[in-house]
Order: sequence, then C-alpha cells, then structure tokens
Amino acid sequence: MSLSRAEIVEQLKEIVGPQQVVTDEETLRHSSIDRFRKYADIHGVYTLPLPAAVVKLQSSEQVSRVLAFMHQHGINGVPRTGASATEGGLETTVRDSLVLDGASMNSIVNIDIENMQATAQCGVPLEILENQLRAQGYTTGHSPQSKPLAQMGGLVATRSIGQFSTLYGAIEDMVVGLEAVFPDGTITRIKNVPRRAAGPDIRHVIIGNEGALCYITEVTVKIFKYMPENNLFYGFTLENMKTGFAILREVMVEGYRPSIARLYDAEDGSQHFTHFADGKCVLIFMAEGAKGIAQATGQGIEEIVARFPECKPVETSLIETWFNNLNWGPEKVAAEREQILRTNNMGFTTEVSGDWSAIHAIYNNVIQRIRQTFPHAKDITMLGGHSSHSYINGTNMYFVYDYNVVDCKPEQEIDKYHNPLNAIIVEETLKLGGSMVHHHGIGKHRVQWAKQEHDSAWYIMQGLKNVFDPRGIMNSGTIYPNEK
Ligand SMILES: Cc1cc2nc3c(=O)[nH]c(=O)nc-3n(C[C@H](O)[C@H](O)[C@H](O)COP(=O)(O)OP(=O)(O)OC[C@H]3O[C@@H](n4cnc5c(N)ncnc54)[C@H](O)[C@@H]3O)c2cc1C
Repeated sequence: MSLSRAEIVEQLKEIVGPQQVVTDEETLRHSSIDRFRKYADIHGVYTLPLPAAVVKLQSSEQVSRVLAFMHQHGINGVPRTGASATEGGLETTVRDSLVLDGASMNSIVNIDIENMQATAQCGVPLEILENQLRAQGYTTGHSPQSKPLAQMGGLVATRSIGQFSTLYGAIEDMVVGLEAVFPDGTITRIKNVPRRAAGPDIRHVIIGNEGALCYITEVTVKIFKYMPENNLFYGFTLENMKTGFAILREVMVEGYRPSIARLYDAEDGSQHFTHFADGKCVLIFMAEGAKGIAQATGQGIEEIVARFPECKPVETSLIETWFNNLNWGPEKVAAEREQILRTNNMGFTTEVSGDWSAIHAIYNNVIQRIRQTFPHAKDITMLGGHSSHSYINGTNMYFVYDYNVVDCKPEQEIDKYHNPLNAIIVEETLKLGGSMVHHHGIGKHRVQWAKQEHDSAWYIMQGLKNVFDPRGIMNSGTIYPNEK
C-alpha cells in the first residue's frame, strides 16, 4: 500500500534528519517548476502538484538510503542541483514527489595537477571550481552561459556544453569518471583512467540521464592550462547565414580549433551586437591556448574568412567586450523577472543540431514556418538564432524567440506560445534528420518526440530504464514519456 504524504515526510525525517526535510509551501511551489514556466512563476501561479518535500542531501550514503526508500514505496523523485534547468526537467508532475536537492554536497574533493583532473561533489557550482582552478593557472574549459548558476551534478546530467566547446569539447568529453546512486540504493563508481577498452563506455549511461536513471553524486573532469594572455578575438559582419555556415565548415574541416566559433543571424546579431551589427549577420571567433597554437589558429581563420569577400572585419575589442559580459548570474535572472513583469515581453530558446548539408535548410524552414503559420506570429518581437557549437560533420542552431504575452493567463502562456514554437523547431529539425536537442536536455516538454528522436535506438534507451529504474521512480516524464 502506498504511503500518504504525511507518512512520506515522517519517514524521510527519520532517514535524513528533520532539518534536511523542507516542507514550507513557498519552497515547495518554487520547487515544482523550472525556467520553462518562468512566466507563470513570475506571476506567482503554480499549477503542478506540489512535491511532498525538498530533501537536502548531505552524502552519497544518504542519497542511497533515500532512493532505496523511494524505490520500495514507489515514490517519484526529481534530482536537482543548481536549478538552472530550462526544459521542465525539474517539474514535479507526479503527486507527492520528492525533490532531491544535492546543492549541499559541495566539496571540491581533489585538484590533481599531476594527472590533470579535478574531482567535485555534485553540488559544487562550476564557477567556484573554475575560479579555484584559474587561481592555480588551470581551467575546466567548461563555460556554459549559466556558469554562475549551474552545479556539477546538473551539468553532467544534462550533457551541457560551454562557449569554448570547439576547443575543449562538451561535458561528455571532459568527464573522466563519476560516482552515482541507482534507484535500488546501489552506489557505483566509475574509475578515473585516461582511456580503456573494457566494454562499452558506461559513463554514458550516467552522463545526460537528466535524473531519469540515477543520481550523480561526484564527478571527475579533465583540467587544462589557463592561458588567457594568448586569447585572440575576431569578428566579422556578413550578408547571409549560408555563407556563415560555409565558413564555419571550412574552419572545422581544415582542422582549426578556435575555442569560440559563432554565427548569428541578423535578428539575433542585432540583439547581441547593437554597437556594430548594422542589420547584418555576425561571425565571431576566439583562438586560445599556447601562444603558437592560438596564433596559428587565428591566422588560419583569417585566411579562410578572406576567401569570402562579403565578410567585413570589425574592431576586435568589440568582440572582447561582448565576451566579458556573456554569463548569467542571479542578478541577470532577477533583472529579467523584473523586465518581464514590466513589459509582458519575454524570450525563450530551443537548441537543435544538424549536419552541414541540413543545417541551413533547418534554419530557413523554421523561421519561415513560424512567420507564415504560427497563429500568434504578430506577437513575436524577435525571431532568429545562432550557431554556437561546431563539429567536423555539422553544427547546432540555437533558436531565440521573444514575444509579447497577449490575452492569456500566466498558466496558459506555455501552451499559447512556447510549446507551439518549440514544436515547429523540433518537427522541422527531425524532418531533416537533425537532433531535436543539442544541449539543454529533453526535459518534459520535448519528451513527446523522444522516441522519434531515437527511432530504432529507442530499444536501447528503453532497456536502460527497464533495468535501472524498473519502478519508474526517477524523474517521471523526463526523457521517457509518461505512458499513463
Ligand atoms: C541563463 C541560462 C543560460 C544557460 N546556458 C547554458 C549553456 O550555455 N549551455 C548549457 O548546456 N546549458 C545552459 N543552460 C541550461 C542549464 O544551465 C544547464 O542545463 C545546466 O547543466 C543545469 O545545471 P544545474 O546544476 O542547474 O541543474 P538543475 O537545473 O538542478 O537540473 C537539470 C536537470 O538535471 C537533473 N539533475 C540535476 N542534478 C542531478 C544529479 N545530481 N543527478 C542526476 N540528475 C540531476 C535534474 O533532474 C534536471 O532534469 C542555461 C540556463 C540558463 C538559465
């Protein structure tokens, strides 16, 4: 027989101690959502079932005991660390869920310069780890825009990516080993080695699981030498996205690895680079690393861009200024809330990827379909996007859309605007063989396309869920559609 809400809370208090179990209404409301429902949140409207409690976890052993308790009684849990999620991964859609907060597990366990790796608990904010490393002349190389907010567990759980990905890779390229706890309470540790061929790479069962398979408690990542004195910046304006994609492709195919390689369309470019975009697309690069490498990379980029006469260089200090103000901390989140309340105008993003032969068509088809078919297109105040992470075989497209919220209650906003716009972007991407999600995770609002995204490989995805979370207690409705 299932436990009542009061029984869940009582038994949890016995497991972790009463101080660690938070049940005040205000905390529970804010813990029932993430930034996908930021409009409703700003207006104080919460429509999802409130969790029974937020559990402040202190150790892997506690995580193990709590998961085993949930597993035994069929209680749904939503793992959380930095709470910067944007795709509904933190929404509590099941009654009497528990929010499993790992933010207090925040020790940097080891910085191992000899072996160029750092180990941190799941609740260590990336910015804290990065600052400690930089003080010693090293870097994680990971720099998502949410660096001041996000923590190591969530960064790994979402397969996050940072602004310097073209050089350092995304989080999956950085993770050496990890510790995680599975729903039956098993604590498992994947050891730190440079490489091995001992069967499939099981790190990938954990990286990107979005809390739907296991709880990440500790992470070891690679570190790199930090040499900002060698950074070189480049910026260009150009007429069209097609040329921009062609340049990005050339840079990647010729083997250059700038840390930043970004292409903005005219609308997005005007938003970010008001001081010089002049209604044009914008292409920017940063070269970094050891001096010789940074200079050779910069020279290579200049040579490639020179083959495209429509590109006009801009003063490099303009790019550096933009770069230094890119990240989002709590103050920008607060300012955004205030602005949305004042203007009723808000913005969202949807990030996808495609190979070189598809990406321009994905970009065009999405923009045209939104402009021509979205019933509330007149409320859109900005529609565009950028490519920010390139690979030898393709790139991503990060669509950005702002709109005025007109004639709808706060709780209706996502269905009137955000979800239909998301749907167009996902559908157009899947049609051309791309991936519907490049780096924010599937969350709960792209989950209806998860099977289509994976197609016949869904067999493997489903197998993981069946084996590791047979009772379906881990973040129900995230990655795996809720069949009930
Ligand atoms: C302003 C802004 C900018 C952003 N920029 C970027 C960017 O540049 N690149 C990028 O990749 N993302 C970006 N994001 C998205 C977000 O920051 C990332 O997804 C980040 O990795 C989430 O980390 P977090 O600690 O905040 O996780 P949370 O928000 O707490 O959780 C995210 C997801 O991971 C799960 N989870 C959290 N902790 C654990 C754990 N310990 N074990 C298992 N599952 C867990 C949660 O259940 C949830 O599904 C941005 C978000 C914002 C608000």
